[in-house]
Amino acid sequence: MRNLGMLPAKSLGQNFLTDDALLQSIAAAARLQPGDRVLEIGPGKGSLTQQLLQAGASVLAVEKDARLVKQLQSSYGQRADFRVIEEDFLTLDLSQASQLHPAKAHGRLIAAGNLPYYITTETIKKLLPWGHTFSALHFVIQDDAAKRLVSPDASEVRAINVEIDFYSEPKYLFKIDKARFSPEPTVDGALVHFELRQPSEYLLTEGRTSFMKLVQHAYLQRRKMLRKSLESLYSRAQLDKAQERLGSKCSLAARPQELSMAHLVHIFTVLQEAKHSTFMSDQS
Ligand SMILES: C[S@@+](CC[C@H](N)C(=O)[O-])C[C@H]1O[C@@H](n2cnc3c(N)ncnc32)[C@H](O)[C@@H]1O
Repeated sequence: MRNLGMLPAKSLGQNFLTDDALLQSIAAAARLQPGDRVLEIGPGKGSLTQQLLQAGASVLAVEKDARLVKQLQSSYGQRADFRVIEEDFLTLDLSQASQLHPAKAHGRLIAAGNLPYYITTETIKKLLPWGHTFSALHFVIQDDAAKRLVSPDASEVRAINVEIDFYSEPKYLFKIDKARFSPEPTVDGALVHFELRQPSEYLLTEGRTSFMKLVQHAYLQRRKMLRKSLESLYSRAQLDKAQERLGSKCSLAARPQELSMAHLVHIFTVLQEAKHSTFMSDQS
């Protein structure tokens, strides 16, 4: 940006990567095949974009900073395999991602980018349920966030970790020293990869929004018994009914971190049945 007489915008998380060898390894780790499509979030000056294009992918880039959009247009705007739109990724309608993409080919669609740190969690949460459209997420994020999201210590597990494991197989690929960014941020970065599950692989075919709500409630009060945390979502009668049906392994007396994903899903299913049957008996 300095070469254009512009200062990086701190508020937009503008810490750029300039080392071609590093950018090449980031692109290579995505294992792109010619014909694959990338939705790049926060392309900045286009340094990662260049490597993605070189790997044979076509790129739809979403950039919030109008100054950078202009720069990207003049660098890559002539290419048939590149398109940039000026937009906040958080408000982008993902159902349009395929239509807006310069390539209508049928390769994999991957979301990638050196993410501005302030939208990391929201970006990942937004994309996780899109396994029907996206194959994988491939992001540079802050190193501490990468560890918390991909391999948290038992005491650090939060609702977002359950959501990540439900929708994807996460991997921490490698650390990126903060000195490799310009301007240098206060913390190191890391490359993470989330291979998204196809909807046919989900442990629940319906009710996923309600399941995630249950998980949120359970982890908001992670030291409390599940039964206590779920009192605002289910009536006492529904909780009693569900407890009767659950085996001792899946008791509502457990704390969320004591339960596997399969147990949580089982508890949710039994609770939904209890909700439905108390609703039906109220109607009759
Ligand atoms: C960490 S920089 C990465 C730039 C470039 N990819 C690189 O590696 O050098 C983050 C980029 O995201 C852009 N950005 C910030 N917030 C955004 C948002 N909500 N939606 C889209 N782009 C955003 C910034 O303007 C910046 O270009």
